[in-house]
Amino acid sequence: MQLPARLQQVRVARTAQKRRLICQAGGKVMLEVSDLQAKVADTDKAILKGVNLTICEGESHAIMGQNGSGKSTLSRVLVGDPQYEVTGGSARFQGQDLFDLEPEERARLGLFLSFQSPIAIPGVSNIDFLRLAYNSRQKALGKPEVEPLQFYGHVMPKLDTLHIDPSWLDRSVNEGFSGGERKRNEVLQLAVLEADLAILDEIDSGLDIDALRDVATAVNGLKRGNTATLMVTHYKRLLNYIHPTHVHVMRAGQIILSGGIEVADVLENEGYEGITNLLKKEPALQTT
Ligand SMILES: Nc1ncnc2c1ncn2[C@@H]1O[C@H](COP(=O)(O)OP(=O)(O)OP(=O)(O)O)[C@@H](O)[C@H]1O
Repeated sequence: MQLPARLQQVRVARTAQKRRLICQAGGKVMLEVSDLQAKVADTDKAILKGVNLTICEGESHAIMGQNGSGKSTLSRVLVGDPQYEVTGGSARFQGQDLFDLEPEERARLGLFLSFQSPIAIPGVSNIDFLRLAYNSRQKALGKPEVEPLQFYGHVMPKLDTLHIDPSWLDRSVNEGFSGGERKRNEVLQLAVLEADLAILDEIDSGLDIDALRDVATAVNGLKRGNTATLMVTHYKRLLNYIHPTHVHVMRAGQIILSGGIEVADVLENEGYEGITNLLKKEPALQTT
């Protein structure tokens, strides 16, 4: 039964209020997603069917879920991918209504998404691309833009951490890069931009063991008390490096279970059937 609109709002506000209490003492809510619904633009295909998620400063969240459960769609809707249309619910980031902002405004506000399949930009060098993005964020923060030489000083230590050869800076963005190199390049972008909330969509896919360790080390090195991470992953191995404070399971466009690393352990040992069995035994654990 459809609830009257007013009642619906109250319910959303109440659940949001309840979740806010989860924040560590003193910690600020960074992202608050309430009953988010979204469909593929210009179609009737609904994908997100009421997602609730609260991320506080200093937290690392992992979202796991079977193929097609809506994890990437959630990431893309948050950054404003025009492929999708928001049909209900809300999302606030750093106190602002996310859906009132253009994608580039969301980025300037400190939201970063590393794509599952990063695209190439022929003709634009990595260093120019990085400096442009960096200066755009500097401007938004009311800080001075940096000159090329000064920017080298900012980017060089990041290359070191990621074990990236400086020659990458002169190459066109991702052109001719292998899948794993593209992922590393994405984390370089993240490191340079120093985003507040990094959404990492399957950052571990296609990485060899050393690259996974480098990427995870770099992500861990970026953590500050007032930043947060949202990782989409299929495997616990990433979580062995980037320790999550929260692990969520997504099914059919909703987050159905939230907990700590033990949720990833159930998945690793028993698969999604283990989650279904757990929720059958303990229905109260189900979040939606
Ligand atoms: N632009 C689109 N047009 C049509 N269907 C789409 C579109 N984007 C997503 N979908 C469908 O929505 C569902 C959720 O897709 P999504 O990519 O969010 O899943 P996922 O949980 O990230 O999956 P995976 O683990 O395989 O990456 C899938 O059935 C997918 O085919």
